[in-house]
Amino acid sequence: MKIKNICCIGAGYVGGPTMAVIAQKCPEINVTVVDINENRIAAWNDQDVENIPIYEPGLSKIVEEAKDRNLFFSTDVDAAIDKADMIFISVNTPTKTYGIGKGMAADLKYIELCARQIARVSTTDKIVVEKSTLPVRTAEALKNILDNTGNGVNFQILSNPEFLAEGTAVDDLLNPDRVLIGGDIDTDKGRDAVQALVDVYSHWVERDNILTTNVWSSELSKLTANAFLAQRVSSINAMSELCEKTGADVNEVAKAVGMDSRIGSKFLKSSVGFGGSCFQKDILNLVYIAKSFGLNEVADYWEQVIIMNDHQKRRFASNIVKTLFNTVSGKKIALLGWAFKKDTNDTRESAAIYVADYLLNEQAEIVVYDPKVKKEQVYADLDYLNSRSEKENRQRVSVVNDPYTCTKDSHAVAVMTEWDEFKELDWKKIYNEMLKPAFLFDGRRLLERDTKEEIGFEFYAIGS
Ligand SMILES: NC(=O)C1=CN([C@@H]2O[C@H](COP(=O)(O)OP(=O)(O)OC[C@H]3O[C@@H](n4cnc5c(N)ncnc54)[C@H](O)[C@@H]3O)[C@@H](O)[C@H]2O)C=CC1
Ligand SMILES: O=C(O)[C@H]1O[C@H](OP(=O)(O)OP(=O)(O)OC[C@H]2O[C@@H](n3ccc(=O)[nH]c3=O)[C@H](O)[C@@H]2O)[C@H](O)[C@@H](O)[C@@H]1O
Repeated sequence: MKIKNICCIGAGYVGGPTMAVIAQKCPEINVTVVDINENRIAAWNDQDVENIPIYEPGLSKIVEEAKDRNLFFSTDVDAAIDKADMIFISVNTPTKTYGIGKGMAADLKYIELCARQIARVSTTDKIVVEKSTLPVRTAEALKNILDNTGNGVNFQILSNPEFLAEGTAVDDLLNPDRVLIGGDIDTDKGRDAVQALVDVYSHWVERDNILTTNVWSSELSKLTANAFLAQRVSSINAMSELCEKTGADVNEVAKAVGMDSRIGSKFLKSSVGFGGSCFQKDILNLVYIAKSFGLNEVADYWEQVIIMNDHQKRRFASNIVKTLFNTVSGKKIALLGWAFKKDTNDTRESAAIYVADYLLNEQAEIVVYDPKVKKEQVYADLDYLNSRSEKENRQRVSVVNDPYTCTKDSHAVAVMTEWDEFKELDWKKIYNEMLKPAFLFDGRRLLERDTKEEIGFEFYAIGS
């Protein structure tokens, strides 16, 4: 079957970029991205394409090309569902904050609401695609809801997890290592549905890079990929602590082990800890699933990746306190970067939030500069932790628009995000305007030690 109309529920970091690329590459398919968040949809529809709600290099150009041609953003979810032959569900699946599985399991309430809405509205057959990251066997629950509350139409369910990373979303979508499609390959209708989605991606992805599997393998592969990736970061971060004690340098160790082709060089960059909306959530979900099958050793193995990551964030913050003569009370600490990685305005689970919180608990004054993160977001992130009153967060944390205002008169500067522009700053000027001794903590291994020490900084970098 040929797909003519696609609907995507969820206009977030995945739904927005993914659908923009599908629309750009498949001009004959109408793509409508819907969301209940009116502000988000309004921002996608802003006349000035630079105001789209997600910052991703290259994205605004693609949106500009496809928008109002065959790419549409709307809050009319029912209408888009009704019209579509294929519906992607790309809503958030955060960690549960209540009830059974609190703090571990994925909260599937948004997914279930989508399924019920699709069932209620649909009057023609639909292919429903799980784009969100979901626990293995979620498709079974979706099918159950769709078949039992629907209008007798046929629903085929596919799993098509997304592997894009923020900051490189457009490139990842245009040149994916692989596209994974799980479907009911034992039935004709299931195979047809898989083929329909293969045909969409075949517009720009080599057929050999489009992998088809059964639904459960596809669902579990996504959790596995994120767990493996995060595990590499925790592994190198574990070594970074040992490097600091032994005189080894974690960059040299990473290079040496990464040149072994069985290990590979990517994703071995030591840091203040991984952030982002997914690694922690997906691993906790994996741990929960393993525990629910009684696989305690499997659960403990993966949980250690999170324990190590929490340790790394805490260790970085406590090292700042220790180095500043065991107290940061009343001292001004400048944080360069708040996003969880460079080239994104996303701050979810960013290490900077936890480091700031730790330092605030030690009564530090925090000043933040990030080229893409808005002031309100910084406060919202801190407020969410509930460590102190909202008023106090605003009294003790300031967010500024300029790196030199951020670092001026500070006791210490900490690089939290690896934004390229931080490498190019006038570090001599920063040094001159700081209190002495001028402490510089590099949580990203972004800066060169020699030049900074020459200027006069007391320089500390993760893993050396
Ligand atoms: N952020 C990322 O880089 C990646 C995320 N994922 C997965 O993709 C899924 C979505 O993630 P993000 O796009 O980051 O989330 P997001 O929070 O940016 O976007 C989700 C959107 O869904 C909307 N939504 C929720 N319920 C809705 C409903 N019933 N009807 C209409 N809209 C609804 C929300 O308003 C929100 O705008 C998650 O499962 C995540 O694990 C997968 C790969 C990469
Ligand atoms: O499911 C998801 O949400 C996505 O999660 C990650 O993508 P993302 O979180 O956007 O970004 P990453 O590049 O993976 O970085 C995650 C965190 O790890 C950190 N990191 C990454 C790599 C590294 O070597 N060292 C390191 O500290 C980053 O700074 C960042 O805080 C995966 O890379 C994507 O494949 C996946 O689709």
